Amino acid sequence: QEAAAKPNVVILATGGTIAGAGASAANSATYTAAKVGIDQLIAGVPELSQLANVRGEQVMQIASESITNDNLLQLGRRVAELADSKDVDGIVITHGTDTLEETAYFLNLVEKTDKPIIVVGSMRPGTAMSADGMLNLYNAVAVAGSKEARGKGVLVTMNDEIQSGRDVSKMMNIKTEAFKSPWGPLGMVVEGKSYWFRLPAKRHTMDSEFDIKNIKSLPNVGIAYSYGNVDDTAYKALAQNGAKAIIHVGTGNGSVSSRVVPTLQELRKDGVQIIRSSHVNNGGFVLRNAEQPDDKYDWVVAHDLNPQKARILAMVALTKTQDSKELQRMFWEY
Ligand SMILES: NC(=O)CC[C@H](N)C(=O)O
Repeated sequence: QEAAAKPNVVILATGGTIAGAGASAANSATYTAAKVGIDQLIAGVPELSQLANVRGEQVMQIASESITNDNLLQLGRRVAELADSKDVDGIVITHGTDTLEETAYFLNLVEKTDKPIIVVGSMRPGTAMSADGMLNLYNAVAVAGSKEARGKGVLVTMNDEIQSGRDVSKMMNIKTEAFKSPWGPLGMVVEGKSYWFRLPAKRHTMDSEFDIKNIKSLPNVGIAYSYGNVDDTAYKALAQNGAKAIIHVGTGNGSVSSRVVPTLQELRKDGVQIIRSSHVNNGGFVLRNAEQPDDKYDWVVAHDLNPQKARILAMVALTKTQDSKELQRMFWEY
C-alpha cells in the first residue's frame, strides 16, 4: 500500500563529479569526472527508496564542459518523453557542475511540462571525504517527487538550497557552496522535505513559447570576452565561423570598447545579432541604451542573464525569430 503512494522519479545521468572517482579519500579536487554508472549511484543512496520509486537511465557519461548542442537536444528530448509518460511524476538529471546552469536554463525554456525537473551535481566525487553528491541527489529526488515543486520551472538542488534553473550560476569552483543566484534561492530542502520562500517571475516550461519538440537544431551562437586593451579579433573570428549571434561579454554595464564598436556595427549590418551582457562577478544588469545606443545600432541586451545563459536563450530564440525586437522581448520575458 505504501509503495503505491510513493512518486515515480526517473534519474537521467549525464556524468560530472557526482559520478566522479578519485584515487584516495583525500582527493576532493583531483579526480576523474564521469566514471560511476547510474545504477551504482542509486545503489549508493539506499534512502532514495524511502522517498520515491526510483529508476535510472544513463543518457551520456561525460564531463559537462564537453557537452554539445546535440547533447542538449538529446537530453531535452528524453526529458520531454518522460514528462509525457503517465507513470513518471518527476525527473532528476545528474550533471557536471561546469555547465549545469546552461542545461538547467535550456530545459527551463523548452520543456512543456509542470512536472518537477531537477538538475543536480556535486563538488566532490563520491570517493572523497565529506562528499556532497549523496545528499544533493537525495534532496533532488525529494524535490522531484514533491507536489510543491510542480509548475516552478526547472530547479537545481545543491548545498541544501532549491535554486531556479534560470537564475543559478556556479560562482565558486572549490567549495560545496558553489551555486548562487543573484536573486537568492527559492527555498531549502532539509531531510527530504522542501521549504519554499519565493517563486520565479520569468516565463518558463508550460508558459514558454518554446518547445523541444519543435526544435530540430540549434544555431551557432558565440561568446566574446571583453577586457582592457581588447580588440575585435574574437568577434570577427566568431562571425567568420558562421555565428548568427555574438554574446558580447562586456565590462560593467555591458560596455563596449571604442576599438570594438565599429566592428559590432558592421557585423550587425551583415545580419549578426549583437547581444550585450556583462562579466561583473555577482551578476550583471545590462540596460538598453545605457553605455551604448542599442536602439540606434539595433543591438540587444541580455539584462541579468550571464553570458553563458544568454547564449542558451539566443540559440532557442533564434529557432523562432530573426527579428532583433522580438529577440529583445524574449530577453526581457525569459
Ligand atoms: N564539480 C563538477 O561536476 C566538475 C566536473 C567536470 N568539470 C564537469 O563539469 O562535469
